[in-house]
Amino acid sequence: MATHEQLTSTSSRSILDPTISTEEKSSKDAVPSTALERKAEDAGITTSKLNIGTRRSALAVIQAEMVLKALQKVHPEIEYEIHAMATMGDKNQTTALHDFGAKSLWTHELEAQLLEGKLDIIVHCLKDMPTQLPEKCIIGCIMEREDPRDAVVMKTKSEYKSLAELPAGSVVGTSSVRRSAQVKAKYPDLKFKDVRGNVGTRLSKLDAEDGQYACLILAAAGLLRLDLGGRITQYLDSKTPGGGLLHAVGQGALAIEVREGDEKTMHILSELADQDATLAGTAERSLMRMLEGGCSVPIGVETTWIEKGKLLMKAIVVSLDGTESVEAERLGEILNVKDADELGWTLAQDLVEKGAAKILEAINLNRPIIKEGGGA
Ligand SMILES: NCc1[nH]cc(CCC(=O)O)c1CC(=O)O
Repeated sequence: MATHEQLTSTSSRSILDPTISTEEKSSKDAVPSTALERKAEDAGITTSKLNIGTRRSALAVIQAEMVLKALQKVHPEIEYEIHAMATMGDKNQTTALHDFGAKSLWTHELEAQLLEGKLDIIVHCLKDMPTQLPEKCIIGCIMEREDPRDAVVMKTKSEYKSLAELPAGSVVGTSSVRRSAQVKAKYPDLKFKDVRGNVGTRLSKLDAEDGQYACLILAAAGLLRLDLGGRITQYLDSKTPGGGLLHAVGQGALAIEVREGDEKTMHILSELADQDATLAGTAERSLMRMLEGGCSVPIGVETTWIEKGKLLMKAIVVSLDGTESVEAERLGEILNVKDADELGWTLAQDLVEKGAAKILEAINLNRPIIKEGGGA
């Protein structure tokens, strides 16, 4: 099996890499187009290749490798190649991200390559996917979920472990309004400051000698996949003593995007799908779709399988300053995607009836905002 190094070096020579010359692109190493492969198949040549697209961050590449390994296990006869691309979102860490239109800036370039047939699948964090995908692009599968909770990472050598221990005025690093608004409501003495960049960049900002942050709040899943689980000092959820928070829609789950109608790839992906993660993810995205009205809103969720087929779903909508919030929960019998969709939709209705509309309206008037940093 290829090592991390080999995979990464292959991906750096991808035809998708805009920095390499045309000459190089047409060399024998160039990736054959899907159309060419089909011709090969028609001719009875059994080469079959699956091109995997991902963003270029360390976490994104590790995630693509996880998918590659899972695919290799079920289809060892297929050849796989990872193509890691810098997206608009990666290139614009500082500009006003909202000018590009919410989440799609992390996915647009990859989707263009998918539709052209240069990629067959794109590996995403479900959390970073817009609720409305571009035409002809669909989610092919949602894989087994990693821990969906948020986690606290203290500055190295800190004497503290939890948010409750931090002295008044300590600065918590997060660019997510969902996180800061929920935490602010429970720990009014803490301060919040934006922190941008990939997980690695954020951690180095945290640990810098002259750094201003006491801790960061990050998704546990990303840290665990990067083998940085050891840095987690506290997990946050609805049951955290002193007050935790509800995680982002889709957090912790990987989703694979495919071209609509690409039955061959869909068939391959069906073996990677996880039923529980698919249904919980569907319910969470249905709730978000109902509430966002085209805008990014701080919504937290928590979905727990109480027993097989019984999903408990909690949700919160918070005002930007954390002073107002509306919470609701529902237990649903969820046996299929339709049930999951309905649970999310109904819980969204509950939130609106409890007054979420007022918070959402204020946020819509206050546009633009960014929901999550997106910088996995
Ligand atoms: N905001 C970016 C992002 N998108 C997905 C993850 C984590 C991995 C996941 O949710 O699957 C992260 C990092 C973070 O929020 O700490």
